[in-house]
Amino acid sequence: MNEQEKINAALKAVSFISSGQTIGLGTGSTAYFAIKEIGRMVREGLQIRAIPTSEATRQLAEEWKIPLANINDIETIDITIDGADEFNKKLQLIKGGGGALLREKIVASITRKQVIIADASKQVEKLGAFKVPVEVVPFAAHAVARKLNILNGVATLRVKNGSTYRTDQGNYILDVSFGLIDDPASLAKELDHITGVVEHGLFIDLADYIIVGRGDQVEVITTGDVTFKA
Ligand SMILES: O=C(CO)[C@H](O)[C@H](O)COP(=O)(O)O
Repeated sequence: MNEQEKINAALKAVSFISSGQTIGLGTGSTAYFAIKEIGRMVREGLQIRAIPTSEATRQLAEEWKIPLANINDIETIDITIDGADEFNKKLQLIKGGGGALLREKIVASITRKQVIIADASKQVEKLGAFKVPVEVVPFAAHAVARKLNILNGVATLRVKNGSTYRTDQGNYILDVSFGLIDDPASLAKELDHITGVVEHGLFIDLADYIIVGRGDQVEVITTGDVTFKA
């Protein structure tokens, strides 16, 4: 994990932003650097409105005096800049290490240009060394864990500071080891169909760009046919 790589990726991503846009603000230590830079640009006159993907990011954006909008008042987001816990060459991601996967996926789903920023350590050949975060309704936690077991997933209830971790929506997170995942898209579909799962951290067909800090370089990975989503 390299802080300078995160900063370089964040600064490159922020260069995509221009006045008049609606911007999704990601969550985590890499997104932090983008938010800080956006705050600086706002102070210098950039006119945007932003949608935070977590309460932590909302707080940060408020500290930097970045104007915020209510997601229920907008149709689409122009650009979202967010981090990832793992990504592969197909731009498939595991997210949710910071617990914000639900809002992050909602924001990504209405974003025209989803830009993921990461240091080089996040790139993997196959996803799955990082456990897949699965947000569950507390009532369903045990039932979902059993269903995940049938899919060869070993679920651990996330605990923070000695207590069961609660997301911004008051849900629990199961961190699930599936081993290395051969087909993330199929697994994502299976997870989509488990009753009691609110959302999961496999992000498939959502990222348009991944900007990777590699040493003092930045590399931009795309699917090759990046178009603006409607
Ligand atoms: O998905 C996330 C939060 O839910 C983050 O984007 C992910 O955990 C990466 O965080 P960091 O940039 O701190 O490594």
